[in-house]
Amino acid sequence: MLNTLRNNPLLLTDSYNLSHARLKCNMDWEVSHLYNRKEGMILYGFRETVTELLSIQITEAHVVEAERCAAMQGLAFPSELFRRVVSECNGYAPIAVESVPEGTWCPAGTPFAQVYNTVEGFGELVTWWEGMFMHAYFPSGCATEAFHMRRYLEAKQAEHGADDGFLWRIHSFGFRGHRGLEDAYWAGTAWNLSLQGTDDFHTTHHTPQAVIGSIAALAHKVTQQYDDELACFMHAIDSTADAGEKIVALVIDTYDANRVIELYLPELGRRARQRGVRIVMRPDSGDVLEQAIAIYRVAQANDLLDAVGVIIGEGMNFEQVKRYDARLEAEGVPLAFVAYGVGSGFYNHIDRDTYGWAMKTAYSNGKDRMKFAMAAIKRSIPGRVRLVRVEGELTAIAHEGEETNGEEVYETIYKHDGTGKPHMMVAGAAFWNEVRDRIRVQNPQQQAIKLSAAIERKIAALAEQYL
Ligand SMILES: O=P(O)(O)OC[C@H]1O[C@H](OP(=O)(O)OP(=O)(O)O)[C@H](O)[C@@H]1O
Repeated sequence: MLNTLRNNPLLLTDSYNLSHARLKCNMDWEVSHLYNRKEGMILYGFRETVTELLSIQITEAHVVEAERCAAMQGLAFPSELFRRVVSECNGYAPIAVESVPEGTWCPAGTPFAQVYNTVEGFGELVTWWEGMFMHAYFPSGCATEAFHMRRYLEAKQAEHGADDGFLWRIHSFGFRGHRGLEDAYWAGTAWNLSLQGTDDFHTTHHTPQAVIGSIAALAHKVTQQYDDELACFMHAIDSTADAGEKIVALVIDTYDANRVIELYLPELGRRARQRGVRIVMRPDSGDVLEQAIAIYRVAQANDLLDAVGVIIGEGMNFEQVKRYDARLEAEGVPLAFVAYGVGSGFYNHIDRDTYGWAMKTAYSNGKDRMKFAMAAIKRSIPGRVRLVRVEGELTAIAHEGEETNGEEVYETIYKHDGTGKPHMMVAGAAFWNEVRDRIRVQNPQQQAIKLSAAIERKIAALAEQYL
């Protein structure tokens, strides 16, 4: 059940891994890389995913349960391997996990994490939790989407000479569309890394230093209580002023949005101004963009632009934001007049393929190894690497024998040498602040990872041997 999801870390793997200890011819030492093969991205959520999992101490009871579960599938569990983790390694996986600091822009093809075993004979543990590590594609995808949205807002803000209020134009309506709370946690905290307006209330708990906010807003369930819709809107303005708040959103499509725009808006705008409140009209069905433009025209004609705005929250995603903005610009509607509520359009298109996540072996059975595949995008990098930044560009170089004065990029987020407790870099609110600050200074210009001459030579030699 849900409250036992992490009870036994040995079960958090694909069933085929149960056979690999026996199918392999050597488990002495292994190195694997995790890549975003398709497109550049911001890494986020990997450290927490890894350390939450690997901080669980493996016990004999875990092994016994895993044996029983394997039998249910007609498989044998590699008990000896894990009994050695319990008896020789104090129950912690003897591996190391290195990754780029979260919040870093990773060009396509970056081995953004590298995993290797630290005690001989435990090579199979390097990839045991591959599936779990992969789950960080979702927070990373969300952080990347939010990063691009922030950059778009900043570019438009500069183009229009707008003040910082412009950065609140995109607001998260995403909470209700999630498949579960873990997704809501990742998407919500990723949103807060780059964006400010959000109705994901629970994220206040996880990102206490975030610059985020929301506003009072009508829902249909509120307007439906009133026999007179106009009276509801008037009450919303008055009660917002009485509460000492300055802004309230009015959903306008409970009955007839056109009636609200044409008949009620002038009176509402005047009351709002009188009470020191700004009303944000929320079209929510029909041609919401046309309604937004009509609201602007009515507000302009009645000299109410200081007291009225719009938020569109129906069917939004980043692409729709850009399309709507282009139309508003063509219509002469200032972009600051219209905000957007982006719901599941923020994250629904993000899957493991969006940025091309995969984990591939780089060293095993005593040699550098490489996957060539039938498609260039699926090629991996042979050998353990170091990631360095050379003249601003992220570059993979061979771990041994390559001189560099580039800045080293990997940090070791988990390492256990077999005795005592593992070294771990914790994730948490302070770490989230660091990630947010790092994202602010990322430049997404580098499209693809650079490989050093030594790595290119290894690839050429392996091609000679295997192709
Ligand atoms: O972008 P989304 O993930 O769809 O979320 C945003 C939508 O959610 C709410 O309405 P809801 O869909 O609950 O009801 P409605 O269809 O009656 O507007 C809100 O009024 C937005 O329209």
